[in-house]
Amino acid sequence: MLLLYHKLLCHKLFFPYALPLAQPGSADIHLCILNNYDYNLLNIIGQVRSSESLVLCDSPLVQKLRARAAALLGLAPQHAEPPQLVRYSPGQLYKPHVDWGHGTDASLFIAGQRVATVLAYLTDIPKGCVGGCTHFPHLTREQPQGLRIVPVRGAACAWPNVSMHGMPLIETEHAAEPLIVKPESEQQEHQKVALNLWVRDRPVPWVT
Ligand SMILES: O=C(O)CCC(=O)C(=O)O
Ligand SMILES: [Fe+2]
Repeated sequence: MLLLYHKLLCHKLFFPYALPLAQPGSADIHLCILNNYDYNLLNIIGQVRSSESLVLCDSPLVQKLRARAAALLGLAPQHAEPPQLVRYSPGQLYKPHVDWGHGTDASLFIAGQRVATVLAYLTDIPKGCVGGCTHFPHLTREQPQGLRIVPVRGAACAWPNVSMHGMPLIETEHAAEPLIVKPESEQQEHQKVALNLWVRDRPVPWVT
């Protein structure tokens, strides 16, 4: 499996557009919602994730993001789902999971599998925090604890979720480790924000 991590990937492709979504201070995401975006706030506390997420409504910005994610795979913009912002406050996490859809997922019949994930980091790990990495426990070739990607503002990683033959890849299982504030931290705001762009096998007909 090829996991692509590039500091400039996001910089060149996404960052100039996505940056306003992660302005520090004043409840940035909610500001976006109020100003421009409809939202879908999920917070399945104590289950798989405790982070907040929201799917961005269609807009010229969203169209650019989708087009650029799909273009990474040589596909038309409609193959990218509407982007999903994820936000973690201290203690929040996303337990190990895969991004590909299971057999019961009705969206598979509509747009096919999520063939690839592009995950763009819109913040660094906040000052005064540890944790918050994206952890791939099965990518263990050299490191027994798997592979950890440290979020860097402006960086992105991308990986396939299925094989060339469309078979789900279990080794893509990954988690967002909890963001932990160091006791000595004097910082007030601690947030990790990232943007998921999932690219589908077929065009995505739904809009948000
Ligand atoms: O925030 C991360 O590091 C990973 C997010 C993720 O895996 C997801 O939202 O599906
Ligand atoms: Fe994920």
